[in-house]
Amino acid sequence: MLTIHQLSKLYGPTAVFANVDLAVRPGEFVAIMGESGVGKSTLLNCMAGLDTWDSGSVQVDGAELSTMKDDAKAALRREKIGFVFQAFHVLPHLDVAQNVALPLLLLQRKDDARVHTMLEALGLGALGSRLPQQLSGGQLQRVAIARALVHSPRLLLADEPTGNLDPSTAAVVMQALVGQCRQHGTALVLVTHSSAATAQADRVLRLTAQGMRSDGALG
Ligand SMILES: Nc1ncnc2c1ncn2[C@@H]1O[C@H](COP(=O)(O)OP(=O)(O)OP(=O)(O)O)[C@@H](O)[C@H]1O
Repeated sequence: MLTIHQLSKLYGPTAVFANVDLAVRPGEFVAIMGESGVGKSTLLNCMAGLDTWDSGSVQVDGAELSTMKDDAKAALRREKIGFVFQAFHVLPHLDVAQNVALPLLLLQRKDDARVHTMLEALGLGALGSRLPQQLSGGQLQRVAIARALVHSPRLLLADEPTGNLDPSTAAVVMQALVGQCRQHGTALVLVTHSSAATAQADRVLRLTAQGMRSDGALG
């Protein structure tokens, strides 16, 4: 589903990371940990073709990102990738249902029934017409998860999705995130500092300046 080979990224003369190898199978849940500043968010952006790199390759569902033009990468992202960020990034002037519907509209696949199904699946059924400012942090992140998965992407990239949440809300949100990915066969790459968030991962990896290493195989 996602294959990264010998990926290296520099800022000026300084390597952020080097020689990163990673292969994520369809439906697999891989958690990536690592010290602050080691390049986890940068690596996630490379996986989505949102950032550039200096050597190595990134393939998403067989497509090599380094040789693709920007509009082709944007189309691949819209079709095959979902994102969840620490800061939610829910659009403030759209209600909950409209936020969740957005990826389908961008794909010209308007589908109210699908939006309804996702809202119900994430416990947001009664909140569809609320504006984001009327929601709690945990509810906002569940909106972001519903939006990230509404178009059934093959790959979900999540950057510290529980970083702004208290531990019990974080557990509920992680349960929703992992449950939905498992149910839909979506591969999940999760960047996190939280060992609680990695508990259900198939593999936990650690990004270091020298590359990626296993942090203990869990299955
Ligand atoms: N535009 C830039 N120019 C120079 N250095 C940058 C730039 N953007 C990011 N960096 C550096 O790249 C490194 C990787 O940043 P990144 O945010 O990917 O790390 P991270 O592992 O996700 O950190 P954290 O866990 O704190 O979120 C950091 O040391 C950062 O200072």
